[in-house]
Amino acid sequence: MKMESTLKEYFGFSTFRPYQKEIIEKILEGKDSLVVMATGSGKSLCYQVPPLIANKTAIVISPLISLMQDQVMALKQRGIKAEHLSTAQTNTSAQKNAESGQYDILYMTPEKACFVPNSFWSSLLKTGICLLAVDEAHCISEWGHDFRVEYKQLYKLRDVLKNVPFVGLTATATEKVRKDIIDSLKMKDPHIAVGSFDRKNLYYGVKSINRGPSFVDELVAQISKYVANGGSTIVYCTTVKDVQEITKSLCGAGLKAGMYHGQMANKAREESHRSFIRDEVDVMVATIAFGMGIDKPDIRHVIHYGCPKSLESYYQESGRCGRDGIASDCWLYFSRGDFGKVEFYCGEASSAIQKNAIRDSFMAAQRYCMQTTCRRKTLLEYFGETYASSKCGNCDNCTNSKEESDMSREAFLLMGCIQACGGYWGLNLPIDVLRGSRAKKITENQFDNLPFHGLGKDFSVNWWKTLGFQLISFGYLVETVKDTYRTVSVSPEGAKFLRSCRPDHQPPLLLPITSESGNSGDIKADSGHDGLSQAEVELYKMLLEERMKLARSAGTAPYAVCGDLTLKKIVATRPSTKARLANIDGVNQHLVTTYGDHILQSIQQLSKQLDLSLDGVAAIEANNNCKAYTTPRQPKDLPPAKYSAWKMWQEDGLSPEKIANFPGRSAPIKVNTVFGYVLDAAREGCLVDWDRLFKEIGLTREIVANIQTAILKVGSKDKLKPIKDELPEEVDYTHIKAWLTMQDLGMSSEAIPENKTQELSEIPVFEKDEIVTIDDSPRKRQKVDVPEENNHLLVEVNEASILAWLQNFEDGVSLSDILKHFTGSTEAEVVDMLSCMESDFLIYKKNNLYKLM
Ligand SMILES: Nc1ncnc2c1ncn2[C@@H]1O[C@H](COP(=O)(O)OP(=O)(O)OP(=O)(O)O)[C@@H](O)[C@H]1O
Repeated sequence: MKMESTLKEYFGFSTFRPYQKEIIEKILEGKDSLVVMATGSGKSLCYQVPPLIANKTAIVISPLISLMQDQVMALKQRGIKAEHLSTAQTNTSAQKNAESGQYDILYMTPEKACFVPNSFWSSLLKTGICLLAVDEAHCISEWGHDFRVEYKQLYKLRDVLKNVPFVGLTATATEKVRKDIIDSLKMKDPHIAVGSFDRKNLYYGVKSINRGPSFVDELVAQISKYVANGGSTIVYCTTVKDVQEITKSLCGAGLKAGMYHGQMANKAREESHRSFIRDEVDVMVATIAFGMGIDKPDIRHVIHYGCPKSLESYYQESGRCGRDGIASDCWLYFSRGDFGKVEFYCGEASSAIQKNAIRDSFMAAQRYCMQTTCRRKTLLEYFGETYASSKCGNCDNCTNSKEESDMSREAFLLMGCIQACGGYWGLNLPIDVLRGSRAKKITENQFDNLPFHGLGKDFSVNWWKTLGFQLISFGYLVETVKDTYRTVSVSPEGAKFLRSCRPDHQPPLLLPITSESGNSGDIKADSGHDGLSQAEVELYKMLLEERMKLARSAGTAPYAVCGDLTLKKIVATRPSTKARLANIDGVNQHLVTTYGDHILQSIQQLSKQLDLSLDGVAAIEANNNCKAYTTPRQPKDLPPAKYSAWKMWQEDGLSPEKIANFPGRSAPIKVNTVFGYVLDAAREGCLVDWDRLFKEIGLTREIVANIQTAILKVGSKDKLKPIKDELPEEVDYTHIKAWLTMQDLGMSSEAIPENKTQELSEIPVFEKDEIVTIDDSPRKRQKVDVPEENNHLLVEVNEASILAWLQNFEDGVSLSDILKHFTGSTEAEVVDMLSCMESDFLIYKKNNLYKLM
């Protein structure tokens, strides 16, 4: 639980990616680990989360200063205390601060880590080091493709940092290299995690070209389109001359392009790198010197102009694309002349064996250029991974087929929807209806009540448009242009097809498969803004501008403020409150507190301009954790604070603790107050998930029976205190209020699920006096008549139950007393929960007693 909440708080993500959680757990257990996972798979998170949980510093060894600087910049934008120590560090107190444990994450070059005095380590060890990570760990091995002699010295740290777990991380490591890393770092029985090398979001394409001005013009035109869609592009050239020429052509066409190659002075290269990272240039034209130090997640296109020298380097360079998981593409343009360079590359070899190795690698790259079968399969199998299918559906050879496919169901949906909408709109509106939009135009015309509404969510807007154009060209739909308006309606041919369809059966309708309509791949190449309507794309572009402004004023990179995928999810959902913003996958707490107001204001203003409703249906499918929202009106008599708490609880699914401590509040409120608000909202007619409420407040039929008895005794339910005084202290005001609300709404206690044996642990216990005795506790206990079977019920620990229980003990409670009470949970679970609550500032510990904040 702590791991997930840390992930959300600092990184904004709701779930871990494969391997991440298990690696983090092993590190927290103190185990050495070797992590071999593809570029962009999320290795960094494995060493960034433990320090936030363990409250100790993580040391990260990284080969390049620019890489460290970029990572520190991005971490600071997440509210994480990070710094780097290297020759480039201008902050003279950084080392002193580091030594006293002031950073969560401290980056160091290998040289710095090896030559810093032992006193530095011993001071830092006193405050706590939770791990030492060696990033790009393949640099340790002479068998690796990027051996660095300084990495070989890192073993020396093992003696200094005896009980600190060492973690090696790399994206490329053969068996031999892995063994080298383990031996070299003197790892003890390490946990080894090897992930797949498949970069599913990358589209691979290859084109044979004739070098010359006409190709360069074509390339410039292509890149102009990319730039118009947002995101960055890298063009890798094989020579410095090509770099200069392509850059000149791009700049000549008015594009913002920078260049990077080995013949440039260091300062000019650094400046070039910086402006690319900060989106001051959209395109970087470079030789492979522009390499390992690129940590930019939103590179949408990597183009190779010329055949690369090996398949290994092609995988690495193209792998810089789409690290944020958004569909991105890698194009390789080669000319036959490139193949003659083999002897040139072999000239770098110092032995015949090396010469052969270089020749083999180059031949593999050549074969990749020429092949007509699945490129992904070739790439993965080259690195020893089995790819079961013969077609990935996301490379040019898999998508450029001229086969036909039966599109009867999809054609039925689109044509049926066009007809149901009246046949006097363009293609966009019926497509939005199919995709479940609740835009104003749709709800005003009540198209959201059509049976087609939401049935086409599985395909992107572009996908449906391509099908629409095909149906127009095959005569099933007709397009009419009047003045500047285009409308699309069903033709007599289309109507005939529709008449022969039933909702559960349509006659076959074969259409040629295009790269868009091919439905074998989840992520389509070149899809740009998959899943967003035209107006949403506009909004996205406007928000990109806003993000740029925010980044400029904060002196950071736009991607560090908020990633592209997160921004797309924000655009698709258009949240109106901070709670809804916070609930979007990828939005972290720092973003909400620092930029939340600005973002919400921009969304509100720009959406109005574009006629987009707020709190709409999230239509982004990639990593989709967004929820579809309904937006009932706020009841007249319900104050905004109560309405917003209800919305967070009922619609956004936030926990009561999160709502109580929501960063947007001037001061936290009590968890029970949150429940009170939800109950007030229920009285005003707002929908409430009662089952969830019963569970969270621990309301059982037995408690209700007790409350009913107490009400009878008091003779009135106007005042809660006399009722409460008649009840055991485990029954709190929230229980009473909930039952009274239920009664007023005409609900009976039967609405509460019956206690079943397996659910007993969820039911708060009514203990007899003699069962719980808190040393020297002044509290007065009342004797209650409890049905016999309840005496053996186990109390399970959760935030709400601890909070409610601790309210009884002003002077605090010891751990052993807490364990005595929460008999339904293990000691580890209780301790874990207490430490989570301590770090969430809900409780604190003094003189070994836990108390409420
Ligand atoms: N659990 C997660 N959910 C969603 N996105 C994630 C998650 N973990 C990481 N990411 C995102 O994936 C992208 C790549 O992550 P990261 O930089 O850690 O990759 P990496 O494996 O270290 O790549 P490289 O080998 O290039 O350094 C980042 O944009 C990161 O925010």
